[in-house]
Parts: sequence; structure tokens; C-alpha cells
Amino acid sequence: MSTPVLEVRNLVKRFGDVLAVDGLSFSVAPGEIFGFLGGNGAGKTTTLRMVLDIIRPTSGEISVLGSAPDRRQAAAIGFLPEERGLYSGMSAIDTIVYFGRLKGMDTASARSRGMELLERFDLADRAKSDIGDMSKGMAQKVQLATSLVNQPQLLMLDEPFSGLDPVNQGLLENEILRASQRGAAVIFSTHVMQHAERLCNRLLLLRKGRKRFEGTLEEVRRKLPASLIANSRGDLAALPGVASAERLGTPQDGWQEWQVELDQGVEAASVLEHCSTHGVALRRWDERHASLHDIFVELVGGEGVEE
Ligand SMILES: Nc1ncnc2c1ncn2[C@@H]1O[C@H](COP(=O)(O)OP(=O)(O)OP(=O)(O)O)[C@@H](O)[C@H]1O
Repeated sequence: MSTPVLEVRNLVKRFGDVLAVDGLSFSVAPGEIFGFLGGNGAGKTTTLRMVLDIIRPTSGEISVLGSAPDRRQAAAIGFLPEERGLYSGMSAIDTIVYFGRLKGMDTASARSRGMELLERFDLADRAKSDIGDMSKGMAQKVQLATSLVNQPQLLMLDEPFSGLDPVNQGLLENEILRASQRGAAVIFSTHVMQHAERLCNRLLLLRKGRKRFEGTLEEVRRKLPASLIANSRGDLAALPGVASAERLGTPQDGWQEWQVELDQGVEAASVLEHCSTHGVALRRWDERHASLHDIFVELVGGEGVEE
């Protein structure tokens, strides 16, 4: 695996009596899209702020592009904060150029890159509009552009999808994929599981500052047992790997429909193979995987999850 863009080891942040981040470790590689998931108050924003050196950890280590967090790394980082807001009184393009300059870009390249982003965001005709005169979603896209203007190697987006309509959510998804394709490490936090399901290579589930899970979507899916609907002439409850099997309706010509729950960690394919090698007649076989939403509720608790 290539050298991580971000590495966090045993990170702890305490605010008085509140342990906001509790012994957190993870790393994100170039090109990876990393979902940072957790309910309200799980410690997502606090972690991102420590990576940005806005607040200091109580203990633990953070390494951004091989060194400790430092504002001088700003040139390599793009950040979209959870609380949105840009200065009104400034035009969209001037705002983007201003952020580009803060990140060490020259005015001409910040401007041309800013215009390119506004084109992609369907806002080119509003480049000279005052941010204060824009709709909330439009201003949010300008703010997204400020986080992308410097083509960051580490892109961190805190709840980026909230407040965007479905078209603009799609546009944001494209930007995340684009950043990953050019080799940036992308971290985004969300409560909306479909975005994580569609985009993430890996994800981390946080609960009360502690990691509940880190891995790929496939790995997280294996945390919950699979279930399936099958039509068979045999007794599916008797198969190895089957936790429970319930008959649905009455059999027709000897064929019974079943709702089958597998034991944790058992692959549906291995049960299917057992049926074929042991002559258990099957006619229909539909696997049902737990959705990320189900897994989130199971591992993190229901709080703060949106459909
Ligand atoms: N500056 C602060 N002072 C005191 N407590 C804080 C501060 N910032 C965060 N906390 C506490 O740390 C915990 C984690 O908060 P954080 O904002 O990191 O959660 P989050 O996962 O981003 O939640 P959300 O999804 O609701 O934005 C919460 O209990 C919060 O009250």
C-alpha cells in the first residue's frame, strides 16, 4: 500500500468531562475515498479539526503527508466545514481566488481554476454575483469550489451533501470521484448512508469517539448475517450454516418458499453449494444483503441516522 496521506494514531480529545475522541486510529491512502460515519456527537468534526490543526489533540499522533499537522500544509489540503458560510459582499469568483491565494496560488491560476469549477457547477453566469445574493445551495457550491481550487492532495468534506438538492448531490459525487481519480485522498463525513454506499472504498464507523468498525463495504456487510428467499423441495432449516428458516405460504407441487437467515459470517454461496452437492432441489434463490443503513443502526445505534 502507498504511503498514507493521512495517518491518525491513538488520537484522544477531551473537552472537560467529555471524551470527544477516544483512542482513534486510521489511515487514508492516495486515491482512497474514506467515509467517516457516526451519529451526532460521535467526534467526526473534532477529528477533522485536529487534522487541520484548528484544535490540538489531548494525546495521540496525526501525520498529514508525512508530518505533524501544521497550517503550512494548507496548500495541500481542501476542507469544507460543516457550518457553511462565506462573506457576503464578495463575488463568487473573488471568493474562490481569495481562498486560492491563501493556499499559495497566484491570482491568475486561482482565477482560471475557479472559473473552471464554476462552469462545472453550472454557476459560470453567476461568477460575478455577490455570495449574499445567492441561494443557500449555490453559495454552498461556491464554498465547495474554495475547497477544490488548489487541487488538494487531502480533501476533507464535513457533511458535504447536506443542503444540496439531488442534482447538486450528484455533482458533488462527481467531484469526489474526480479528486480520487487524480490521486487525492478524500474523507467525507455523512449521516446519509446511500452516499457512503455509492462512493466509499473504505469507511469508519464512530460511536462516542471510539471506532466501531473500519474496513471496506464488503467487510462491513459481513458484520451482519445474510438472509435469503428460496424455493425448495427440501427442508432448508436443516442445512448447515442456516440460523433459522421460516416457511412462507403453503407448498405448491412440493415446492415450499422459505425465508432463511444465515449464521453470522456464512456466505450464501456456500449454502447454495451444499444444496447442489447434497441434492437439495432449489428453484429460486434471492440473497438479501444488509444495507449500510441496517449495519449503521446495528453497530452505532439508531441515533443520527438518516434514510
Ligand atoms: N469546543 C468544544 N467544547 C466542548 N465540547 C465540544 C467542543 N467541540 C465538540 N465538543 C463535544 O465533543 C463531542 C463530539 O462532537 P463533534 O462535533 O466532533 O461530533 P460530530 O460527530 O461531528 O457530530 P455531528 O454529526 O452532530 O456534527 C460532542 O459531545 C460535543 O459536544
